[in-house]
Amino acid sequence: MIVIEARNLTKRFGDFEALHGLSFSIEEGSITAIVGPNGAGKSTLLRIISGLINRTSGKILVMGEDPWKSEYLPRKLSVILDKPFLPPFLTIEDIIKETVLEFNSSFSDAISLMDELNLSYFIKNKVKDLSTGTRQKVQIIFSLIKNPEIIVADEPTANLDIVSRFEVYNIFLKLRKKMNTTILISSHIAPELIAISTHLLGINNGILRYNGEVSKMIRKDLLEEFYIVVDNVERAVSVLRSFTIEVSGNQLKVRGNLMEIVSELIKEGIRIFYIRNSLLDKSVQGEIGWG
Ligand SMILES: Nc1ncnc2c1ncn2[C@@H]1O[C@H](COP(=O)(O)OP(=O)(O)OP(=O)(O)O)[C@@H](O)[C@H]1O
Repeated sequence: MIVIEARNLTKRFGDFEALHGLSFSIEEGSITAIVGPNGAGKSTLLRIISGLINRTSGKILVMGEDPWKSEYLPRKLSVILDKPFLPPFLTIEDIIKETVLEFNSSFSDAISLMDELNLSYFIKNKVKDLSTGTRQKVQIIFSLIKNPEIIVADEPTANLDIVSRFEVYNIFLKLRKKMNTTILISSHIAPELIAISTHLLGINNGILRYNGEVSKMIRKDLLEEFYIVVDNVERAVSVLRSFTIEVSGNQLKVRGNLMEIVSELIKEGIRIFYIRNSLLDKSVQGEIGWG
C-alpha cells in the first residue's frame, strides 16, 4: 500500500527553487534512505512530508491527507530533527510522563526504549545538562512514544557514535517488523544506512534522481562487504569466525549482514572505529549523479 505520494512537488524559497517537480511514492512498512549531497533538498522534502512547511505547487498526500492541513497526521507521524528541541528545564522523566499522558501510551514501553538506548541512567537529568548525542537519543524516544505509523527522521544519527547509531537502527528495524512502521531517514551518504534500508530516494540539486528498492539499485555483493576498523583485531576475528574475513593491519574486510556483524562485535565489547564501503558509496553517488 502506498502511504506517501508526491506528484510534481515543488518548493521555492523566494526566487530559489529548492525542489523541482518531484514525483514518487513510498510504500507502507518500507525504510527509505533519503540521500544526496549538502543542499540537495533532503530536509526541505522531509519538512513538507511532515507538514512543517508547505509546498509551493504540486501534490503531496501522506496517508491520504495533505500534511500541511491535516489535523490527524500529527498524531500518526513523528518527526525527528537533526537539531532536537526539548524543554531545557524539564527532566527526561517529566517529559516522558507528559508525552505518555498526551498520547495515552505506555510508560513502561517508554522505559524499555530508554533501556534499549542505554539512557536509563539519565532519567532524572534535565535536558539542558545532557550531551548533544544523548539529547538526540532522547528526542528519538519521545518521537516513538506515540507509536507513530510513519517516522520522518532528518539525520537522526548525525551526533551519535557507532554503538548508539546501531542501537537506533535496531529500534527502527524492530518497529518496522512489529508494527509495519514506515520510516524515512535522511543522510549524507552512509553505507550503514543503506544496509538497513529497503528503499532509496536519491536527490541532487532538488531533482529526484532515483526512487526504488535498494536491491534493484545496488548489487547484492556491495551491500554485504564492509571494511571495519576495530581496537582488537584478534578478538574480532574470533568473534566473527562464522563470517568470511580478510585482515589487513587493524582493518577487517567482512562479508555478511552489517547489523549482525556489528551486533556481534558490540556484544563482545570490541570497539569499532569506523565502517566503510567505498564501492557502495560510489555506486549510489553514480546513480544520483553526485561526486
Ligand atoms: N528557509 C529557507 N530559505 C531559503 N533557502 C532555503 C531555506 N531552507 C532551505 N533552503 C535552501 O534550499 C536548498 C535545500 O536545502 P535543504 O536543507 O533541504 O538541503 P539538504 O539536502 O537537507 O542539505 P544538508 O544535507 O546540508 O542538510 C539549499 O540550497 C538551502 O540553502
